[in-house]
Amino acid sequence: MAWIFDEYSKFHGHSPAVVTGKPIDLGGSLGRDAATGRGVMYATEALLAEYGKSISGSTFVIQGFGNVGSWAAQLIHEKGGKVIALGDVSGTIRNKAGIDVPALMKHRNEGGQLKDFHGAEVMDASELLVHECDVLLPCALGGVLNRENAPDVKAKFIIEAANHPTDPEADEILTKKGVVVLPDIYANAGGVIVSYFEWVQNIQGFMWEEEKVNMELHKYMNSAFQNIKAMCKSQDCNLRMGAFTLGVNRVARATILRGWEA
Ligand SMILES: NC(=O)C1=CN([C@@H]2O[C@H](COP(=O)(O)OP(=O)(O)OC[C@H]3O[C@@H](n4cnc5c(N)ncnc54)[C@H](OP(=O)(O)O)[C@@H]3O)[C@@H](O)[C@H]2O)C=CC1
Ligand SMILES: O=C(O)CCC(=O)C(=O)O
Repeated sequence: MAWIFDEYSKFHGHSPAVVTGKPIDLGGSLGRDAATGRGVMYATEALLAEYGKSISGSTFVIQGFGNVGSWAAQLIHEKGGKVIALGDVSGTIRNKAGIDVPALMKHRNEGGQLKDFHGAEVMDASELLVHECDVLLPCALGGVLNRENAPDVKAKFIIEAANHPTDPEADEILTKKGVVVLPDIYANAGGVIVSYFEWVQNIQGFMWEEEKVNMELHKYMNSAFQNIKAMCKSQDCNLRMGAFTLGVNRVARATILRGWEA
């Protein structure tokens, strides 16, 4: 991103707003690194509150411990959530009493692999997505929930932190089972929201403090959830359909307002 910004600026003058995801020293936004995981945490909080539950006291299973998964795990742990199983390519681990996420981060940052972490036992990777838990967070790949494993999912809530982790067949199976799926289009939007904040800061020529970035992100995630919820209520549909309907309606409304007829 730094190179793209630099090349573009050579031809058009200093243009930091031309691309987002830049290093902080070149006009990137504070809070962008954690933004997707933080947005996932805010989305989870909003969804659970709807069901009279909270992160604290709930159990979580997380697939993927990269940017999204590791930030989501840390922030959920900070909020009192119990991460009971977690996996990446190097291994899959579990601890019924809750994994000490800061200790696991330290282990990983020192070059250790998940399977060698002393605070948990190694488990079979194929059991991760169907492990007993309140909330399942796929934070790795698309298509991991499919017709093969969806019937065995035990989570009550799935937060789609990765892009399209649930394929359409699995979506149908999970809905029939009563599993609540929070769609990726909303759940993992924290990254693109803070990229938007980066653009806003660049065109303002003013850098926000991280606290402001996080506070604005919280506001956006909460109000988006309320809007999706209202759409689901008025259309009697699930969260994925509610989120899509909201998005498509906004584009349609803007198109008509600009003078284009449907
Ligand atoms: N980063 C962002 O801002 C955003 C990301 N997303 C989506 O979130 C998902 C994750 O992105 P991000 O965290 O940035 O990516 P990273 O590359 O940082 O992390 C991916 C993680 O998934 C793990 N992984 C890969 N394959 C498997 C597998 N077969 N089983 C278990 N774990 C696996 C990787 O393990 P290992 O480290 O061992 O390779 C790694 O821990 C993607 O779908 C991405 O599109 C969506 C919105 C924004
Ligand atoms: O950084 C961004 O602007 C968006 C990132 C994102 O949505 C993704 O990686 O899927």
